[in-house]
Order: sequence, then structure tokens, then C-alpha cells
Amino acid sequence: MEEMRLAVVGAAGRMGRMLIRTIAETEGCRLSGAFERSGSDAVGADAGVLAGLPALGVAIGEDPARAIEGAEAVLDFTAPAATRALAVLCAERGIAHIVGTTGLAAEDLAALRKAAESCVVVQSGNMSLGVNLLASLVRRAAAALGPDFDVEIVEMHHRHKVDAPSGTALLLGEAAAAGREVSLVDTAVRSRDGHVGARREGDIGFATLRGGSVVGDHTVIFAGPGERIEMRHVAEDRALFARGAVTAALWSRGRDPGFHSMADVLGLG
Ligand SMILES: NC(=O)C1=CN([C@@H]2O[C@H](COP(=O)(O)OP(=O)(O)OC[C@H]3O[C@@H](n4cnc5c(N)ncnc54)[C@H](OP(=O)(O)O)[C@@H]3O)[C@@H](O)[C@H]2O)C=CC1
Ligand SMILES: O=C(O)C1=N[C@H](C(=O)O)C[C@H](O)C1
Repeated sequence: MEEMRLAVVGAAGRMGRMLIRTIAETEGCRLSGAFERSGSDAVGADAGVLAGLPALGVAIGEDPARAIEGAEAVLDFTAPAATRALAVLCAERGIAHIVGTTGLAAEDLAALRKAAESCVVVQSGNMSLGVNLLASLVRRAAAALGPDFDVEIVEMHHRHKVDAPSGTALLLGEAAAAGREVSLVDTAVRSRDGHVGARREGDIGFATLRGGSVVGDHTVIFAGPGERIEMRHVAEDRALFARGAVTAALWSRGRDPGFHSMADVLGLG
């Protein structure tokens, strides 16, 4: 079968460069296009060279429509505004949209679900196997432990991260809420500061740490009467996320339009 053609958005970013390297080393796919924000220093550079590889013959563009022309899937780890604009472009062309961008608001997710009527959308706050397996374990633990066990989610990321809580922390929070059969919107306490009062039963709390070069640490704590369970995932390398995104792109080939999570891709759904 012909290699699958993949385009990378936000190509000069931490994940963009990692995606270019991962595509180059993965059998069955090749980079067909890459673009960056208009005015970026990376525009015009060879995508391979930008990612620390030999030249790939794909120049970084600044016109999204041209960059995704001919692609079968677009890998998108950028920012919410860029993801929303791409959702429309991918839907119009029936191109699979693999979304790793975090910090998405409810309206952004609604736009992705709308786009999924016309193309495959795979969206996840974390594309790694480990985190998606952890989420299914958290769901089971939350269902088994019940309200005597308070759920707190602690995450730490590098100093450059702009959104909080992390997409992964929210994904794990959703898993805990699903296990308890409650809505995360109704139970989440996303930060605490000052005289906030005692913890309400059923709250799902989040705490955010930022610093240094931490790739991504997440701990889900179930704190009960006299005992505590901590479930932890440590990401040591961004390649994890890039490999997950490329796996999702390959999985999307030939599928009907629809909205999917990484758990669907990995068979953990
Ligand atoms: N789901 C997952 O598994 C993972 C998700 N992420 C998420 O991916 C996103 C990116 O992370 P990271 O790579 O570290 O961030 P970076 O800031 O390094 O990269 C983002 C890139 O996207 C570019 N960009 C932003 N807006 C646009 C636009 N409108 N058009 C084209 N390019 C644009 C940025 O350009 P500029 O610098 O000019 O703004 C930048 O080059 C974050 O939301 C992060 O949380 C990260 C890792 C794993
Ligand atoms: O911004 C990052 O770096 C990461 N973002 C994702 C998140 O918000 O959870 C995934 C990973 O933890 C790295």
C-alpha cells in the first residue's frame, strides 16, 4: 500500500519537530506538508533540517490550506485558535485531524465534534499508551472506592507550558468522574487559593506545578480514611506523544467520519 501522507502543523514547536522526526522513522507514512504561523522564522526552511534530520524536501509553509493539500491526515499540536481553524479546513477536505492541542474550551471541542461529521477526528489530551491505560485504571478505582476516597490530581510540566490544568490531568479527572458516574464540570476544583473552606465530598481537585524541563508528570491520589492510593505516570520523552499521534493517523486511514479518543485507537475504549 502507498505510504500515508501526513502534514504537521506548528512544525517548529517542541511537538512539531518531534512529529517530523517520528514520521521520518515510521514505516508506512511520509511527511507531505508542514506549516507554521505566518511570519515565523521557520517559514521556508526544510522540515527535515528544522527537526535535526537530513533535508526531506518539504518546505515549511505559512498557508494552512496549501500545506495540507494532498495530505490524508493532519497532526495538530498547536493552540486552540489554530486547532479550531484547522477543524474547518480538515472537515471541508475530509482529511483526518489528529488533535493533541490542550487548553481547548467547550466551544473548541464542540467545533471538533461538528467537524467529525465530515472527517475522522482523534482528540486526546495525551497520546501515550501509558496515560490512556492509567485513565482506564483510574476509572475502575474511582468506581470501586466510592466517595470516602477523595480524588486529587497533581501534575507538573516544563516552564513553557501555557495551559492549566494540563490536558492529561483533565483526561484523568474525566476518568475519575466517569467511574463515579458524575460530571467533571460539576465536581472539578481546578485551583485553590485563600480561605476556600473545607473540601466538599465528591470534589475532584487539581494542583498544577510548573518548572524546568519536566516533560509531563501526573499523579492521581485517592485519599481515604487511614490509607491513600497514588497512581502515577511519568513521561520521559516527547517521542511517546508523537508515536501515539502517528499511530492514530495510521489508524484513521479508510475510516468513516467520526470523533474518537486515543482509547479507541489503542483498543482501551
Ligand atoms: N496530547 C498530547 O499527547 C500532547 C499535547 N501537547 C500539547 O500540544 C500543544 C503544543 O505543545 P508544544 O509543542 O510544547 O508547544 P510549542 O509552543 O513548542 O509549539 C506550538 C507550535 O504551534 C505554533 N502555532 C501556534 N498557533 C499557530 C497557528 N495559528 N498556525 C500555525 N502554527 C501555530 C506555535 O507557533 P508560535 O511559537 O509562533 O506561537 C508553535 O510553533 C500544547 O497544547 C500542548 O499541551 C504536547 C505534548 C503532548
Ligand atoms: O504541554 C506539554 O508539554 C504537554 N501537554 C499535554 C498535557 O497538557 O497534558 C500532554 C503532556 O503531558 C505534555
